Amino acid sequence: MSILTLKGVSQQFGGLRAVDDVDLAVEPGEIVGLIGPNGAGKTTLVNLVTGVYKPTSGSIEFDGQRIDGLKPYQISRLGVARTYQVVQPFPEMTVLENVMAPATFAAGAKSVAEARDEAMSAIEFLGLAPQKDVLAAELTLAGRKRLELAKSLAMKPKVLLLDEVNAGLNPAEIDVALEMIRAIAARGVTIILIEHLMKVVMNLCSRIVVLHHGAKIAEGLPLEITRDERVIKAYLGNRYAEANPGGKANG
Ligand SMILES: Nc1ncnc2c1ncn2[C@@H]1O[C@H](COP(=O)(O)OP(=O)(O)OP(=O)(O)O)[C@@H](O)[C@H]1O
Repeated sequence: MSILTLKGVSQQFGGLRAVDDVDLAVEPGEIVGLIGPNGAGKTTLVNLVTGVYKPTSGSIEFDGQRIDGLKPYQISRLGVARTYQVVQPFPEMTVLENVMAPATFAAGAKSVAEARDEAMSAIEFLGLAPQKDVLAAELTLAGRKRLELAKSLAMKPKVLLLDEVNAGLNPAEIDVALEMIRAIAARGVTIILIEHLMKVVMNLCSRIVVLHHGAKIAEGLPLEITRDERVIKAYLGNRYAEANPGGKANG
């Protein structure tokens, strides 16, 4: 059974259909890439799954339960976590304190000691232990992105939506982030990855879904997607196809 199922999901903002009749089924343990041009509706889709918006139409099921219409805190307690495109730690709190907050509110730790243990386990898993007492404001961008991952892991998610966790990182930092995402998936967490860097998408994802003007225009294996004429036209462009002959249109 799919862990996450969207059926005919649309989101209208005034005259704009930001998400347009999207069907999507995500299987447990998958890493699914969600790609598309700026404004395609990727973040809005994440906001729909996490309860920031109630879809204008359609249904969303998580783990066999209808979740559209639930509040974000209810959805996160069920096991859906996310990271934000613009990371937003509490700057005057330490790394540990920042991670203890979601361990308490989303994962439902019953005591400060339990929240601390949960938070430390996420911090250690992501290699942030040496910085646990550092103020979030003092972290580099790569450190803040890692903190964002630790916060989402402390929620003990079954499904994790990663919104551009690699944006702004240098190539070495991206390689580290890739390994972390792989390690999170290896723990059995299902991942939906919004990402503009095709290197990351091609490396990590078993399946890719492409949005354009809110609608799903393609879905398939990474290599199939890079060969898809509609995807090349809407997003990848001929430059990508030419630089990656394996993914070139018409072979
Ligand atoms: N709360 C909102 N009210 C009105 N319009 C919105 C709102 N949120 C998003 N939009 C619009 O919906 C469309 C989809 O935006 P969205 O942020 O989901 O795209 P995206 O694919 O995540 O883009 P990017 O890659 O730039 O992050 C855009 O035209 C955006 O301006």
